[in-house]
Amino acid sequence: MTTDNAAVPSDVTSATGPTGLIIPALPLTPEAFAPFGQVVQAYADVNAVPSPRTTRITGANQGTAIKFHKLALLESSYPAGAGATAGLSVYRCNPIDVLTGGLWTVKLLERHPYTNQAFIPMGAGEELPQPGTRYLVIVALNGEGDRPDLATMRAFVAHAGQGVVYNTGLWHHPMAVIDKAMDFTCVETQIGDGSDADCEIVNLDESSGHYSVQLPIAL
Ligand SMILES: NC(=O)N[C@@H](O)C(=O)O
Repeated sequence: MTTDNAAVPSDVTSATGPTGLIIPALPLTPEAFAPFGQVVQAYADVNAVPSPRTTRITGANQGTAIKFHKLALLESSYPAGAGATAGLSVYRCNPIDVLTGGLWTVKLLERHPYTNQAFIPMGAGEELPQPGTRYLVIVALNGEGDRPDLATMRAFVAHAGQGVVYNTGLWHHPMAVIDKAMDFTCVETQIGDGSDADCEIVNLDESSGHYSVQLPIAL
């Protein structure tokens, strides 16, 4: 799945602060996230499903459920013989050190060249009785020199009813959970040998100041 950088709206306001460019963390919506991936969630009003309405919505489970079909498809393009397998993992993500309304510095981005990657919040349970309810989604498209195009960096605040799917090869920051720990199920294809084929990380150059994400005052 490829994305045209031009598809990323350039009208997002940003400011230059002491740490470099400041990017506002905006509410995660399928439309805003479309250049980067998909949002996995249900909708209280089935007519609220994002437009253009391409999601198939049906009753399920003998009428006791509503199914929002295939909000994202699983992708894998590992070379034959790479030994990659698709699976589900769980990440217990500790919160980042930031206050609501505060600035959080983006120092690295990663990508997965051969797979898209889903993170689905798992909610409360005996293992995590009071999980967090918000997490940051920080993304950027690929640019010159096969490195992140930082002009396309965007930040979103997702709530615990939203999962996120990063497009194959999309630059993104590792899960950044706000306030309290959260468990996520991660769906991806991996070899699992720690190679760049699975996950490539770039440390962002701080010569012109790190990019910072501005969290909203109210979450
Ligand atoms: N995305 C994220 O949080 N981490 C994974 O991609 C990983 O490879 O650890």
